[in-house]
Amino acid sequence: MTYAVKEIFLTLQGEGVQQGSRAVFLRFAGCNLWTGREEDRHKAICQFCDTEFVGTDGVNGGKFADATALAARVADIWGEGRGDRLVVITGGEPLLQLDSPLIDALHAEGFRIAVESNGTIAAPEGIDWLCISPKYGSELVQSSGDELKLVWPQPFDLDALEALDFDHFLIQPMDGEEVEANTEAAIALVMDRPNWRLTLQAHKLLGLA
Ligand SMILES: C[S@@+](CC[C@H](N)C(=O)[O-])C[C@H]1O[C@@H](n2cnc3c(N)ncnc32)[C@H](O)[C@@H]1O
Ligand SMILES: Nc1nc2[nH]cc(C(=O)O)c2c(=O)[nH]1
Ligand code: SF4
Ligand SMILES: [Mg+2]
Repeated sequence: MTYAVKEIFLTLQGEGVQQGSRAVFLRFAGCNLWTGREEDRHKAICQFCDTEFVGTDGVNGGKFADATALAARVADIWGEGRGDRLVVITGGEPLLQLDSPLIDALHAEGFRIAVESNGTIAAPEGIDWLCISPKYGSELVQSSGDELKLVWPQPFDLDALEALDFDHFLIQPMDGEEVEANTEAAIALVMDRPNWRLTLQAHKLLGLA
């Protein structure tokens, strides 16, 4: 199949348990919870998105004709001889496009595959690290994975989320005008509920992509 890619870039994973790891970010275009147009934000299911994911005009973006070509481009951006390869597939919503041919092609290039998803679409087999970030008002279809990363505040029942099949439960303050208050609230939450850990968006603090 053809893949619509917004951008591909090399940086450090800024979020979650793998924060600080060198990674190629593969950002797919398009999402099922928001059109990505500012004029639609107020009526979107997910209204706090911090990302541009419309179109294929970003750095290394474009339409890729097949999985082999896309995986080769990701490998190129990682570079030769630099140890364990990690790709973080995000978006937009990456599970609208990630399929087993692309998983196989990235594995064939020697990558561990991490995915950032909103959990509304069942994940295909073969993902090495699955991060699910539920969005209130959407249906959580993928209720297992490696880390559940909850953007805070959202009116979720935390006991119900904690009962799901994840190895790590993370709280990430919602960026935007209220980020300071949201960070305070996230700290208070973790002080109250030690099963959860705070994760900050380190790339924003560091000025990385
Ligand atoms: C842009 S999303 C793309 C992946 C997928 N659509 C999702 O929502 O998980 C990447 C990550 O950023 C988080 N995120 C989006 N907007 C945010 C914001 N304003 N503050 C903090 N995290 C945010 C999402 O919850 C998700 O964990
Ligand atoms: N450095 C960096 N780390 C990230 N972790 C998750 C991101 C995302 O947008 O999915 C992201 C991102 O955009 N940049
Ligand atoms: S689900 Fe993810 S990509 Fe889609 S609008 Fe929300 S945060 Fe952005
Ligand atoms: Mg981001």
